[in-house]
Amino acid sequence: MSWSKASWQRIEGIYSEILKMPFITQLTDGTLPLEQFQFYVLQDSSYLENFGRALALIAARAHDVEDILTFTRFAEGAIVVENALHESFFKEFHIDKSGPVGPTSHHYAHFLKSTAALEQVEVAMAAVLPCFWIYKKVGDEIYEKQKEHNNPYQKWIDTYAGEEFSVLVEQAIAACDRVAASCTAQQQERMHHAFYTASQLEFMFWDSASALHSWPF
Ligand SMILES: Cc1ncc(CO)c(N)n1
Ligand SMILES: Cc1ncsc1CCO
Repeated sequence: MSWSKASWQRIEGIYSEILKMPFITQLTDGTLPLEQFQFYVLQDSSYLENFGRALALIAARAHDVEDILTFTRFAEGAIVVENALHESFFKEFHIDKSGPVGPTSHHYAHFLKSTAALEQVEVAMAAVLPCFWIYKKVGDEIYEKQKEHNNPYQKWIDTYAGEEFSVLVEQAIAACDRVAASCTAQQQERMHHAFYTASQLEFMFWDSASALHSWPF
């Protein structure tokens, strides 16, 4: 079995819990409270900037020149999506840019950046993979289940359910499988662990938006 298939099997439980989250079901039927979406977009703007930095670090540390190109494009894509949030969602949903970055977004960003800087590059590639793969699967799931035609969150759904994103996800999975093939069993296990941790953080990211989770002081 490929590294990616085995890794996805380990997070199957997390993924099925994600699909049941109120944030996701309400995004699907358009009933998500505006305040929660605003909170999410503000957190995601900070997340995407840091995700872009982590991807650029991985690009710089990649062994294979193809991977330098691939991860450089990913880094660019993350910043382009972040800019799009500012151009459209921030204006359309009246989001206050000066709002604080909450603890979950903060933690996820730092997990990705420290992994990208200090762990073996293959482990860093595995750590960023859930950001691609879970969003793709969730985007497709929401798109299929959707019945509401006037969903105020349609543009968000289209970002991740589209063909363009799908191509990038395939490349990210293929890169992980390729590098995993030259890793020892122990190194592959560390890749699985990073993939699992990032998947938990994906769950927590949505959960924190439902709860409008912020710092105590
Ligand atoms: C938290 C989070 N994870 C993944 C993505 C998609 O890359 C995103 N926009 N936000
Ligand atoms: C995973 C992901 N999220 C926003 S953009 C993107 C692909 C990187 O270009």
